[in-house]
Amino acid sequence: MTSDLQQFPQILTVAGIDSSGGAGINADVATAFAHHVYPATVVVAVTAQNTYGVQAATLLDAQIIEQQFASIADDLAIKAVKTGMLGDREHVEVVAKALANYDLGPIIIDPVMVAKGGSKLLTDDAITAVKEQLLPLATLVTPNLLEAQQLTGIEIKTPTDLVQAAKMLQTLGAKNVLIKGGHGTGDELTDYVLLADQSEFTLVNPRIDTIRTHGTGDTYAAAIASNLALGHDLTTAIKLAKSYLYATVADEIIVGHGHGPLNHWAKGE
Ligand SMILES: Nc1ncnc2c1ncn2[C@@H]1O[C@H](COP(=O)(O)OP(=O)(O)OP(=O)(O)O)[C@@H](O)[C@H]1O
Ligand SMILES: Cc1ncc(COP(=O)(O)O)c(N)n1
Repeated sequence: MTSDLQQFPQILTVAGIDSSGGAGINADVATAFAHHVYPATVVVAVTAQNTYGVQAATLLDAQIIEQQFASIADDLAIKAVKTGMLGDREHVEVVAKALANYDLGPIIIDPVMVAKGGSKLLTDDAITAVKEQLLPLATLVTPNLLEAQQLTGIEIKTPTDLVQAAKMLQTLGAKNVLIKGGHGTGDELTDYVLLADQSEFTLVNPRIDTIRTHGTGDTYAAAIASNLALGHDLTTAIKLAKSYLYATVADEIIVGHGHGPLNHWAKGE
């Protein structure tokens, strides 16, 4: 038996595979490697997609998803877990049950609903399951503005609405909340963070003039999970993740013809 002290930092991503390599599990694995963290994966969905959009998606059977969790829990020493595309109500329920069953460290829920190209990655009837079964397990939930609106029913137009939505997400059970501002308007993008102790902070960055933002949400959450696995506290993990993400968008690479992937070889400040 290898002692826990000798284990290399490991995270688990529970999400969908992106055939074009830019989002989902592919982005999470690239992000973990860039952080010198080892990524394990529970595949929930396989997608046929490229930088133009999602052409097809298949959800795997519940049984093989449960078996992937069991195999990983039997052997690896996962220090943080993140979820991404879960597809539908049944799969949200299967994943919530597994997350409650195994000790995988802090749980980051990225409530992925719609891809950059507009395709739905979560059915409408799954939103209640996300609220009732996943949010109560969340160490951190990382919705974008549209997802925060869907989960809370609050239309976010002002900074006060944003704070209200974050508080509502805590009422629904998430301990800490990060509402991402990538879908905001204007030259500056603002992410809002409300921590469990009710302290708050914002992360503001200039909008980079690019369409190559495929996988930004996945990369952000995977970088936070990686930083937690490395031993950083949550605030530091979020701030380091944001600066990693910014570098991957700023130093663009050309892959595909639409919403291209991020540059995981980018060097930050
Ligand atoms: N053009 C951009 N320039 C700089 N930062 C960006 C840009 N687009 C997105 N980001 C950053 O990426 C992060 C994720 O933003 P967004 O709100 O788009 O999340 P998301 O919709 O979950 O992402 P995804 O669509 O990949 O799932 C935010 O911190 C946002 O500021
Ligand atoms: C398998 C999978 N997971 C998540 C996303 C969201 O990423 P984006 O909003 O950048 O398209 C995606 N497109 N595909």
